Amino acid sequence: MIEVLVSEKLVVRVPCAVIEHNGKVLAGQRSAALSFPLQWEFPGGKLEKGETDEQALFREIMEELNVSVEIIDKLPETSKDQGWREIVLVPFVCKVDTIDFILTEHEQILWLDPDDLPTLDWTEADLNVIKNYYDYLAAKI
Ligand SMILES: Nc1nc2c([nH]c(=O)n2[C@H]2C[C@H](O)[C@@H](COP(=O)(O)OP(=O)(O)OP(=O)(O)O)O2)c(=O)[nH]1
Repeated sequence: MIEVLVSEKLVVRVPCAVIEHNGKVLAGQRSAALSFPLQWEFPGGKLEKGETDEQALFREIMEELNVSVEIIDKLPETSKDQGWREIVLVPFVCKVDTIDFILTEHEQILWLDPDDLPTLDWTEADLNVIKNYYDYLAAKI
């Protein structure tokens, strides 16, 4: 008899925020001490047990930037296969009442014109998020 070992892949759901303010978009640089060191991302993080995507988003943004975000729209989910796990990014277009952030995790943040987003070194999964964000902006015109 031939045994086939089918290993289940860990699927990590990561809600993240494409934060818009005055026509610019927020990019966050990951800490040198974390995975994907010094690469750029949209703030957010992994879902905790029992949380919805939205609850995790609000918690993570409060933890990382010390602000509340308001969700405007949802972008398509994108995934990145890392072999041992799959990261599923769940991006939300968001706005904030204040940009007086307190950074607790990021090396730095930048506000960029949407057109300038590709100038940064994003994590691979984010390249699709940016593409989908462009489609979203184009559909709004
Ligand atoms: N928040 C966020 N995470 C992203 C993006 N793109 C991307 O690949 N990721 C990855 C990095 C992390 O592996 C995971 C988010 O988990 P996390 O924010 O809790 O970060 P972490 O360094 O503690 O996670 P880990 O890789 O050590 O498991 O998703 C993005 O745009 N935003």
